[in-house]
Amino acid sequence: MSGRPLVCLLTNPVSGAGRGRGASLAAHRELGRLGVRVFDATGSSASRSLRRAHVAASGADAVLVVGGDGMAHLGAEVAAAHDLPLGVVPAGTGDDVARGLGLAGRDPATATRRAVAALQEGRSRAVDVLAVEGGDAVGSPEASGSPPEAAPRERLVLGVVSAGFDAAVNERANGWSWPRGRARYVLAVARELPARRALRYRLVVDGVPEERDALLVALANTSSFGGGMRIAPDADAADGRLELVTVDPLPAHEVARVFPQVFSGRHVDHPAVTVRRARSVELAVEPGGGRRRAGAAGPAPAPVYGDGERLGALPMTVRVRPGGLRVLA
Ligand SMILES: Nc1ncnc2c1ncn2[C@@H]1O[C@H](COP(=O)(O)OP(=O)(O)OP(=O)(O)O)[C@@H](O)[C@H]1O
Repeated sequence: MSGRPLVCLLTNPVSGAGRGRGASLAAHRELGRLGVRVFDATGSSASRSLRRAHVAASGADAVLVVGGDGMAHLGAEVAAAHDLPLGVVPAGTGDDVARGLGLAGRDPATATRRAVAALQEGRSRAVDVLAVEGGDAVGSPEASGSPPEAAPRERLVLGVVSAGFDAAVNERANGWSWPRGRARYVLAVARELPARRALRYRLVVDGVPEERDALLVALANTSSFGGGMRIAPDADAADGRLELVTVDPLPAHEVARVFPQVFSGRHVDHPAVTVRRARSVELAVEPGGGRRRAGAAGPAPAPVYGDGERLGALPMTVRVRPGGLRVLA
């Protein structure tokens, strides 16, 4: 690339329990030092940032995000919509997406420098993305950045889509302002454990229907979520397939015993855990299979999370889009 590149920058001051603010300053400094032109699209919320980013990206050469999985998620949507490469400066709590893409472990200045060098040298790596469609998968207007009537029918996930136990843990953890960081997730796991409940899922895996009771269903493009929980240890974001992980119903004491093994990925050896590869998965919960709300007539919707963000509720369809995004690496 000749001349000074123009980067659409999205930062998140609240990511990484506040680490994002310092990382954003470092990225800004480094971009200035390298003579990169910057359109900082950061707004006061994710949805405002997203709206501004769509405007900024139309004339940009790349999208660069500073933050955690939520920011990588936001950046992927903008980059894919404008056919731009995505750079990630990891500054989140978990940074599972960055780790899965081989971008973690760099300080913000180094990560920024690497992304700019890749852009200037025309180096980008194609990675798969999960296109999530259906149900109210459009997510909340806050999350999608669009008013409800204009909300996109599809979300792009770089990391893991999950329903069941992990989604319930996320719901619980997101309702708390304390503790911060990874401790919040771990505490939410402990709290959710006794309440865990298997749901009856209807799946269509690469066109083949099946029904199963499961504690958790995860569709993984990269290997981990929740800050290093290697739910699908062999997931590869460049193989054109997702890893479908299901966990059969288990008693609480057995979940508590197996759960720590997810950090090493050894949980996949447990007979209740099944891992297989697929290109598309339709996922729905059996009517009446969702949690019952106190005082409500019908079951509560079964929430679904992707890249640690609430995507909506089942049913939804997840398709691998091979090489659907270019990352600056
Ligand atoms: N400009 C902003 N102002 C306030 N909140 C934002 C902004 N941009 C994004 N957010 C929200 O902040 C939340 C956390 O973002 P992010 O995922 O980057 O950090 P994290 O949760 O600390 O990291 P990780 O997801 O890797 O654990 C997300 O839900 C995102 O929607």
